[in-house]
Amino acid sequence: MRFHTRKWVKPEDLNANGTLFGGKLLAWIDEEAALYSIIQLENSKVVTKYMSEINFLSSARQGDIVEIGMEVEKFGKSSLTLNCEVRNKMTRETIIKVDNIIMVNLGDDGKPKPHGKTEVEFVKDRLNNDK
Ligand SMILES: CCCCCCCCCCCCCCCC(=O)SCCNC(=O)CCNC(=O)[C@H](O)C(C)(C)COP(=O)(O)OP(=O)(O)OC[C@H]1O[C@@H](n2cnc3c(N)ncnc32)[C@H](O)[C@@H]1OP(=O)(O)O
Repeated sequence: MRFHTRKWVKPEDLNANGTLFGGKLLAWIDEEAALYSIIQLENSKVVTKYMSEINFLSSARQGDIVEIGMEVEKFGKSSLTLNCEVRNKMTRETIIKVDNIIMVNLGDDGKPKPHGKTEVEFVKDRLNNDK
């Protein structure tokens, strides 16, 4: 799994308990999943269809740095299934794991559209192929 994104836990990210608000973390995960999918599928029209069970294993406090990892579980026809893990860089603990985030590639009509992708692509390889 690749951990592309780091977030710094700020006062506005906390719940009344003084720890990272779960809804904030889910928003970060959703955005990361969308950006990952947009880049992989080369289409900016991608939506979140489904997220599996969510299990908060540990938390983070103000000033902690968390990192968000994504990996592809499966390329479908119009869908992309991702797995996500978020870790606390300070405590080295896993905060949350989400297996099966289903993202769907859409056409201009807003309906599922086949993306034609079957494997993870890296930007550097795309650039080399363009030469
Ligand atoms: C490069 C420059 C970029 C610039 C730009 C940047 C913009 C960067 C901004 C970030 C952007 C943020 C974006 C955040 C992401 C949202 O927050 S998106 C908002 C929340 N999501 C929604 O509103 C989606 C609402 N749902 C829908 O519109 C419809 O359900 C959908 C998604 C079009 C799907 O319609 P449907 O009739 O269910 O479609 P259906 O053909 O049955 O299924 C499609 C695929 O999903 C699968 N599927 C459907 N349901 C399930 C399920 N429950 N479980 C598993 N798989 C399922 C199907 O198996 C199928 O897969 P394939 O076999 O084709 O691979």
